[in-house]
Amino acid sequence: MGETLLSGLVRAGRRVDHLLVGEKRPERARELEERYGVAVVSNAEASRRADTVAIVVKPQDMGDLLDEIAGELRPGQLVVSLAAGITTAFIESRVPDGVAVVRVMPNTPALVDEGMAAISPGSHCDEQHLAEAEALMSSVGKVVRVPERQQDAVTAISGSGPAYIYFVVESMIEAGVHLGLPRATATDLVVQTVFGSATMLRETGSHPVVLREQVTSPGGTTAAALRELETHKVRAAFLAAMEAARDRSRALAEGS
Ligand SMILES: NC(=O)C1=CN([C@@H]2O[C@H](COP(=O)(O)OP(=O)(O)OC[C@H]3O[C@@H](n4cnc5c(N)ncnc54)[C@H](O)[C@@H]3O)[C@@H](O)[C@H]2O)C=CC1
Ligand SMILES: O=C(O)[C@@H]1CCC=N1
Repeated sequence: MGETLLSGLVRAGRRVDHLLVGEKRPERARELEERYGVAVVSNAEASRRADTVAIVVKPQDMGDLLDEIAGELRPGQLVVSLAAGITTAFIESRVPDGVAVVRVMPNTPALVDEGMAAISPGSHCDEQHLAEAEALMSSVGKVVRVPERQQDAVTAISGSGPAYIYFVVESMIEAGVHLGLPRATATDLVVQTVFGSATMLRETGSHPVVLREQVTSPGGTTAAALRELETHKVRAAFLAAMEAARDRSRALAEGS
């Protein structure tokens, strides 16, 4: 996710000499330096020199990282966390008083500038800090502001969301193969169908139920398929899956 954000910032025209990267694995650091021409420095140096510090490590690594950089941070500086589950209160309790913290939940389509990010301010954030975090994430897609109490649900819906869509795509391709289509043909059909359907949702602004009804002829093929999806409780499965993701996001905050 860190590289996705870095590549988006570069594509959006941010000067590479205005960016600093901290990465603990040397081979990965070299790869990022070669690919983007960006300077990879210690976490301490990056935190000392930057106005905005974006943290993109696993939630379980967050405590150690904050212990490492806390001494370098100063009041007024902005820390933007992209880690699932980690609250602004957790970060604020480990950095000097007055450091502004913004919690972000991004997603991987940011890699093609079609990301969806939700941002929430911590307790020392002013409008300028929030606008800076918004500008950072707008370089790779759409941004909404949400109250922090909604972030675990956001994580379950749009943070993890791309994986559910890929799972559906994978299942439809497999079904196409079972029905006798060549895999390449099935893949083309499914990918374009998902792309076209998403574009219709965005461009018409119509409710998905309305768009679904337009496809569903009385006594036709779609109705036959949808009845099977209901029989197999696919809607209930989606609800249970996203509740599990929301609960996992909450648990990450407790360090598990
Ligand atoms: N992958 C996804 O779809 C999304 C991930 N996120 C969040 O982004 C964060 C990162 O996730 P991924 O990119 O999937 O993980 P990742 O494991 O691919 O990347 C983390 C990177 O941080 C480096 N790292 C770890 N500890 C470090 C330290 N102390 N100093 C410097 N570098 C360090 C690792 O070497 C690695 O390159 C997580 O908190 C996750 O919750 C949020 C939304 C979506
Ligand atoms: O699976 C995860 O924990 C991360 C957060 C959202 C998407 N990937």
